[in-house]
Amino acid sequence: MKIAILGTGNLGYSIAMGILTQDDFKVKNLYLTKRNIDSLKKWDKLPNIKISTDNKKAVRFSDVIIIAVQPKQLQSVLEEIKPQLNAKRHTIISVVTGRKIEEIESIVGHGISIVRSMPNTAASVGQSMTCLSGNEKGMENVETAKSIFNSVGQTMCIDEKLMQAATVICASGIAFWMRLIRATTQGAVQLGFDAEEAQELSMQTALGAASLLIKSGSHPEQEIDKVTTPSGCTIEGLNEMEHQGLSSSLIRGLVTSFEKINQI
Ligand SMILES: NC(=O)C1=CN([C@@H]2O[C@H](COP(=O)(O)OP(=O)(O)OC[C@H]3O[C@@H](n4cnc5c(N)ncnc54)[C@H](OP(=O)(O)O)[C@@H]3O)[C@@H](O)[C@H]2O)C=CC1
Ligand SMILES: O=C(O)[C@@H]1CCC=N1
Repeated sequence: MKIAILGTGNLGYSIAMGILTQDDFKVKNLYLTKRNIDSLKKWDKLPNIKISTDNKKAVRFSDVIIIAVQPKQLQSVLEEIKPQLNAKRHTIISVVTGRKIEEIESIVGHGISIVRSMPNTAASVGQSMTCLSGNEKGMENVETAKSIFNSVGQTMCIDEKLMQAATVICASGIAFWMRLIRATTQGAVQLGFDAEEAQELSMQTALGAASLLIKSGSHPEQEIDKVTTPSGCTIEGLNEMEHQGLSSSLIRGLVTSFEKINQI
Protein backbone atom coordinates (compact mmCIF):
# COMPACT_ATOMS: atom_id res chain seq x y z
CA MET A 1 0.00 0.00 0.00
CA LYS A 2 1.23 3.50 -0.82
CA ILE A 3 0.23 5.98 1.88
CA ALA A 4 0.62 9.76 2.05
CA ILE A 5 0.25 11.76 5.23
CA LEU A 6 -0.46 15.41 4.41
CA GLY A 7 0.38 17.46 7.52
CA THR A 8 2.86 15.43 9.51
CA GLY A 9 2.49 17.31 12.80
CA ASN A 10 1.74 15.86 16.24
CA LEU A 11 -0.88 13.36 15.09
CA GLY A 12 0.44 12.69 11.57
CA TYR A 13 3.88 12.01 13.05
CA SER A 14 2.39 9.62 15.63
CA ILE A 15 0.59 7.68 12.89
CA ALA A 16 3.74 7.56 10.74
CA MET A 17 5.80 6.42 13.73
CA GLY A 18 3.28 3.67 14.52
CA ILE A 19 3.18 2.45 10.92
CA LEU A 20 6.97 2.45 10.64
CA THR A 21 7.71 0.66 13.89
CA GLN A 22 5.38 -2.33 13.69
CA ASP A 23 6.31 -5.54 11.92
CA ASP A 24 3.26 -7.00 10.22
CA PHE A 25 1.90 -4.14 8.17
CA LYS A 26 3.66 -3.66 4.88
CA VAL A 27 3.76 -0.19 3.36
CA LYS A 28 5.29 0.12 -0.05
CA ASN A 29 5.74 3.85 0.25
CA LEU A 30 5.07 6.40 2.95
CA TYR A 31 4.98 9.97 1.66
CA LEU A 32 5.08 12.57 4.46
CA THR A 33 4.42 16.26 3.88
CA LYS A 34 4.44 19.49 5.81
CA ARG A 35 5.43 23.04 4.90
CA ASN A 36 8.58 23.10 7.02
CA ILE A 37 10.15 19.64 6.76
CA ASP A 38 13.12 20.17 9.11
CA SER A 39 11.49 18.07 11.85
CA LEU A 40 11.16 15.11 9.43
CA LYS A 41 14.70 15.24 8.01
CA LYS A 42 15.89 12.31 10.16
CA TRP A 43 13.50 10.01 8.27
CA ASP A 44 14.69 11.08 4.87
CA LYS A 45 17.25 8.31 4.60
CA LEU A 46 14.89 5.46 5.47
CA PRO A 47 13.93 3.26 2.53
CA ASN A 48 10.41 3.74 1.09
CA ILE A 49 9.93 7.07 2.84
CA LYS A 50 9.64 10.35 1.04
CA ILE A 51 9.64 13.69 2.84
CA SER A 52 8.30 16.64 0.92
CA THR A 53 6.49 19.97 0.95
CA ASP A 54 4.66 18.95 -2.21
CA ASN A 55 1.14 17.69 -1.42
CA LYS A 56 0.25 17.21 -5.08
CA LYS A 57 3.21 14.97 -5.72
CA ALA A 58 2.42 13.00 -2.57
CA VAL A 59 -1.10 12.37 -3.86
CA ARG A 60 0.13 11.33 -7.29
CA PHE A 61 2.45 8.75 -5.73
CA SER A 62 -0.06 7.32 -3.22
CA ASP A 63 -3.30 5.32 -3.01
CA VAL A 64 -4.37 6.34 0.49
CA ILE A 65 -4.20 10.01 1.51
CA ILE A 66 -4.30 10.65 5.26
CA ILE A 67 -5.02 14.34 5.87
CA ALA A 68 -3.81 15.52 9.28
CA VAL A 69 -3.77 19.31 9.07
CA GLN A 70 -5.54 21.75 11.42
CA PRO A 71 -9.26 22.27 10.71
CA LYS A 72 -8.66 25.79 9.31
CA GLN A 73 -6.06 24.39 6.88
CA LEU A 74 -8.24 21.61 5.47
CA GLN A 75 -10.07 23.53 2.76
CA SER A 76 -6.94 24.88 1.05
CA VAL A 77 -5.22 21.48 1.16
CA LEU A 78 -8.28 19.80 -0.40
CA GLU A 79 -8.50 22.47 -3.10
CA GLU A 80 -4.79 22.04 -3.79
CA ILE A 81 -4.94 18.25 -4.23
CA LYS A 82 -8.34 18.06 -5.94
CA PRO A 83 -6.94 18.06 -9.52
CA GLN A 84 -4.70 15.07 -8.63
CA LEU A 85 -7.49 12.92 -7.19
CA ASN A 86 -8.65 9.85 -9.06
CA ALA A 87 -11.91 8.29 -7.88
CA LYS A 88 -10.85 4.80 -8.95
CA ARG A 89 -7.56 4.93 -7.11
CA HIS A 90 -7.63 7.20 -4.09
CA THR A 91 -9.10 6.91 -0.62
CA ILE A 92 -9.00 10.05 1.52
CA ILE A 93 -8.76 9.48 5.27
CA SER A 94 -9.35 12.69 7.21
CA VAL A 95 -8.35 12.86 10.87
CA VAL A 96 -9.30 16.53 11.00
CA THR A 97 -11.42 17.44 14.00
CA GLY A 98 -14.94 18.65 13.40
CA ARG A 99 -14.89 18.52 9.60
CA LYS A 100 -17.77 16.46 8.24
CA ILE A 101 -17.58 14.05 5.32
CA GLU A 102 -20.11 16.21 3.43
CA GLU A 103 -17.81 19.24 3.82
CA ILE A 104 -14.95 17.26 2.28
CA GLU A 105 -17.23 15.95 -0.49
CA SER A 106 -18.39 19.48 -1.27
CA ILE A 107 -14.78 20.32 -2.20
CA VAL A 108 -13.42 17.12 -3.79
CA GLY A 109 -16.68 15.76 -5.23
CA HIS A 110 -19.01 12.90 -4.33
CA GLY A 111 -17.26 10.15 -6.30
CA ILE A 112 -14.21 10.02 -4.03
CA SER A 113 -13.87 7.43 -1.30
CA ILE A 114 -13.76 9.34 2.00
CA VAL A 115 -13.19 7.93 5.47
CA ARG A 116 -13.39 10.22 8.50
CA SER A 117 -11.33 8.86 11.33
CA MET A 118 -10.37 9.78 14.85
CA PRO A 119 -7.14 8.17 16.08
CA ASN A 120 -5.01 9.36 18.98
CA THR A 121 -1.32 9.97 19.59
CA ALA A 122 -0.88 6.48 21.12
CA ALA A 123 -0.74 5.35 17.47
CA SER A 124 2.99 6.02 17.81
CA VAL A 125 3.25 3.07 20.24
CA GLY A 126 0.66 0.83 18.54
CA GLN A 127 -2.11 1.61 21.06
CA SER A 128 -4.45 4.08 19.36
CA MET A 129 -8.22 3.76 19.70
CA THR A 130 -9.41 4.85 16.28
CA CYS A 131 -13.05 5.47 15.34
CA LEU A 132 -14.01 5.36 11.66
CA SER A 133 -16.94 6.33 9.49
CA GLY A 134 -17.21 6.98 5.78
CA ASN A 135 -19.27 8.05 2.81
CA GLU A 136 -20.79 5.24 0.72
CA LYS A 137 -17.63 4.69 -1.27
CA GLY A 138 -15.52 5.17 1.84
CA MET A 139 -17.39 2.38 3.63
CA GLU A 140 -16.76 0.10 0.61
CA ASN A 141 -13.06 0.72 1.21
CA VAL A 142 -13.22 0.89 4.99
CA GLU A 143 -11.17 -2.31 5.28
CA THR A 144 -8.21 -0.36 3.90
CA ALA A 145 -8.56 2.27 6.64
CA LYS A 146 -9.08 -0.45 9.23
CA SER A 147 -5.95 -2.28 8.16
CA ILE A 148 -3.90 0.90 8.58
CA PHE A 149 -5.32 1.82 11.99
CA ASN A 150 -5.45 -1.79 13.24
CA SER A 151 -1.71 -1.81 12.65
CA VAL A 152 -1.36 1.02 15.20
CA GLY A 153 -4.03 -0.02 17.71
CA GLN A 154 -7.74 -0.90 17.76
CA THR A 155 -10.53 0.37 15.50
CA MET A 156 -14.30 0.82 15.80
CA CYS A 157 -16.69 1.79 12.98
CA ILE A 158 -19.21 4.33 14.27
CA ASP A 159 -22.01 6.54 12.98
CA GLU A 160 -20.53 9.86 11.86
CA LYS A 161 -22.93 11.61 14.28
CA LEU A 162 -20.80 10.21 17.13
CA MET A 163 -17.46 11.39 15.73
CA GLN A 164 -17.29 14.53 17.90
CA ALA A 165 -17.99 12.48 21.01
CA ALA A 166 -15.35 9.96 19.93
CA THR A 167 -12.87 12.81 19.57
CA VAL A 168 -13.43 13.90 23.16
CA ILE A 169 -13.32 10.37 24.61
CA CYS A 170 -10.46 8.90 22.56
CA ALA A 171 -8.33 11.73 21.17
CA SER A 172 -8.61 14.36 23.92
CA GLY A 173 -8.88 11.33 26.20
CA ILE A 174 -5.12 10.83 25.99
CA ALA A 175 -4.65 14.21 27.70
CA PHE A 176 -7.33 13.46 30.30
CA TRP A 177 -5.76 10.12 31.23
CA MET A 178 -2.30 11.74 31.34
CA ARG A 179 -3.61 14.20 33.92
CA LEU A 180 -5.04 11.36 36.01
CA ILE A 181 -1.72 9.56 35.89
CA ARG A 182 0.06 12.81 36.76
CA ALA A 183 -2.26 13.41 39.73
CA THR A 184 -1.79 9.88 41.12
CA THR A 185 1.96 10.33 40.65
CA GLN A 186 1.84 13.53 42.71
CA GLY A 187 -0.15 11.69 45.38
CA ALA A 188 2.47 8.95 45.48
CA VAL A 189 5.23 11.56 45.93
CA GLN A 190 3.29 13.09 48.82
CA LEU A 191 3.10 9.61 50.37
CA GLY A 192 6.87 9.18 50.21
CA PHE A 193 7.98 7.85 46.80
CA ASP A 194 10.48 9.72 44.69
CA ALA A 195 9.11 11.15 41.46
CA GLU A 196 10.44 8.46 39.13
CA GLU A 197 9.20 5.57 41.28
CA ALA A 198 5.88 7.34 41.77
CA GLN A 199 5.29 7.64 38.02
CA GLU A 200 6.21 3.98 37.46
CA LEU A 201 3.73 2.88 40.15
CA SER A 202 1.04 5.07 38.67
CA MET A 203 1.57 4.05 35.02
CA GLN A 204 1.71 0.31 35.69
CA THR A 205 -1.35 0.46 37.95
CA ALA A 206 -3.32 2.33 35.24
CA LEU A 207 -2.20 -0.25 32.66
CA GLY A 208 -3.16 -3.06 35.05
CA ALA A 209 -6.64 -1.63 35.63
CA ALA A 210 -7.32 -1.25 31.88
CA SER A 211 -5.87 -4.70 31.15
CA LEU A 212 -8.12 -6.29 33.80
CA LEU A 213 -11.20 -4.95 32.04
CA ILE A 214 -9.95 -5.77 28.54
CA LYS A 215 -8.96 -9.35 29.43
CA SER A 216 -11.83 -10.24 31.80
CA GLY A 217 -14.60 -8.30 30.05
CA SER A 218 -15.91 -7.39 33.50
CA HIS A 219 -17.54 -4.13 34.62
CA PRO A 220 -15.32 -1.68 36.57
CA GLU A 221 -17.52 -2.00 39.67
CA GLN A 222 -16.96 -5.80 39.73
CA GLU A 223 -13.22 -5.19 39.88
CA ILE A 224 -13.70 -2.42 42.45
CA ASP A 225 -15.67 -4.84 44.66
CA LYS A 226 -12.67 -7.21 44.65
CA VAL A 227 -10.36 -4.45 45.93
CA THR A 228 -12.56 -2.73 48.51
CA THR A 229 -12.09 -4.61 51.79
CA PRO A 230 -15.00 -3.81 54.16
CA SER A 231 -14.02 -0.88 56.40
CA GLY A 232 -10.71 -0.85 54.53
CA CYS A 233 -8.60 1.94 53.11
CA THR A 234 -9.76 1.61 49.48
CA ILE A 235 -13.43 2.37 50.08
CA GLU A 236 -12.45 5.19 52.44
CA GLY A 237 -10.30 6.78 49.70
CA LEU A 238 -12.80 6.08 46.94
CA ASN A 239 -15.70 7.62 48.84
CA GLU A 240 -13.65 10.73 49.68
CA MET A 241 -12.77 11.09 45.97
CA GLU A 242 -16.46 10.86 45.10
CA HIS A 243 -17.41 13.35 47.87
CA GLN A 244 -14.92 15.70 46.17
CA GLY A 245 -16.63 15.06 42.81
CA LEU A 246 -14.26 12.68 40.97
CA SER A 247 -16.81 11.04 38.63
CA SER A 248 -18.83 14.22 38.37
CA SER A 249 -15.86 16.39 37.43
CA LEU A 250 -14.69 13.88 34.82
CA ILE A 251 -18.13 13.70 33.22
CA ARG A 252 -18.51 17.48 33.32
CA GLY A 253 -15.08 17.87 31.73
CA LEU A 254 -16.06 15.51 28.90
CA VAL A 255 -19.32 17.37 28.32
CA THR A 256 -17.55 20.76 28.33
CA SER A 257 -14.98 19.44 25.88
CA PHE A 258 -17.85 18.18 23.69
CA GLU A 259 -19.57 21.58 23.80
CA LYS A 260 -16.32 23.23 22.67
CA ILE A 261 -15.68 20.75 19.86
CA ASN A 262 -19.06 21.59 18.38
CA GLN A 263 -17.86 25.21 17.98
CA ILE A 264 -14.64 24.26 16.12
N1 LIG B 1 -2.99 16.05 18.26
C1 LIG B 1 -3.90 15.12 18.53
O1 LIG B 1 -3.82 14.35 19.52
C2 LIG B 1 -5.08 14.96 17.65
C3 LIG B 1 -5.33 15.81 16.58
N2 LIG B 1 -6.42 15.63 15.79
C4 LIG B 1 -6.64 16.48 14.64
O2 LIG B 1 -5.60 16.20 13.71
C5 LIG B 1 -5.23 17.37 13.01
C6 LIG B 1 -3.75 17.64 13.23
O3 LIG B 1 -3.54 17.91 14.60
P1 LIG B 1 -2.07 18.07 15.17
O4 LIG B 1 -1.20 17.03 14.59
O5 LIG B 1 -2.19 18.18 16.61
O6 LIG B 1 -1.70 19.50 14.55
P2 LIG B 1 -0.26 20.03 14.14
O7 LIG B 1 -0.39 21.50 14.00
O8 LIG B 1 0.78 19.47 15.04
O9 LIG B 1 -0.06 19.36 12.71
C7 LIG B 1 -0.58 19.88 11.53
C8 LIG B 1 0.54 19.81 10.54
O10 LIG B 1 0.07 20.21 9.27
C9 LIG B 1 1.14 20.87 8.62
N3 LIG B 1 0.56 21.70 7.56
C10 LIG B 1 -0.09 22.86 7.67
N4 LIG B 1 -0.48 23.30 6.46
C11 LIG B 1 -0.04 22.37 5.57
C12 LIG B 1 -0.12 22.26 4.17
N5 LIG B 1 -0.72 23.18 3.42
N6 LIG B 1 0.44 21.18 3.58
C13 LIG B 1 1.06 20.23 4.32
N7 LIG B 1 1.18 20.30 5.65
C14 LIG B 1 0.63 21.36 6.27
C15 LIG B 1 1.85 21.64 9.72
O11 LIG B 1 3.23 21.76 9.53
P3 LIG B 1 3.88 22.97 8.73
O12 LIG B 1 3.40 24.22 9.38
O13 LIG B 1 5.35 22.75 8.75
O14 LIG B 1 3.32 22.80 7.36
C16 LIG B 1 1.70 20.71 10.91
O15 LIG B 1 2.85 19.91 11.07
C17 LIG B 1 -6.12 18.47 13.54
O16 LIG B 1 -7.22 18.62 12.70
C18 LIG B 1 -6.53 17.97 14.91
O17 LIG B 1 -7.74 18.50 15.31
C19 LIG B 1 -7.27 14.60 15.98
C20 LIG B 1 -7.07 13.72 17.01
C21 LIG B 1 -5.99 13.85 17.94
O1 LIG C 1 -7.65 19.58 21.17
C1 LIG C 1 -8.10 19.46 20.03
O2 LIG C 1 -8.91 20.28 19.59
C2 LIG C 1 -7.68 18.28 19.15
C3 LIG C 1 -8.82 17.34 18.91
C4 LIG C 1 -8.56 16.15 19.76
C5 LIG C 1 -7.18 16.32 20.18
N1 LIG C 1 -6.69 17.47 19.82
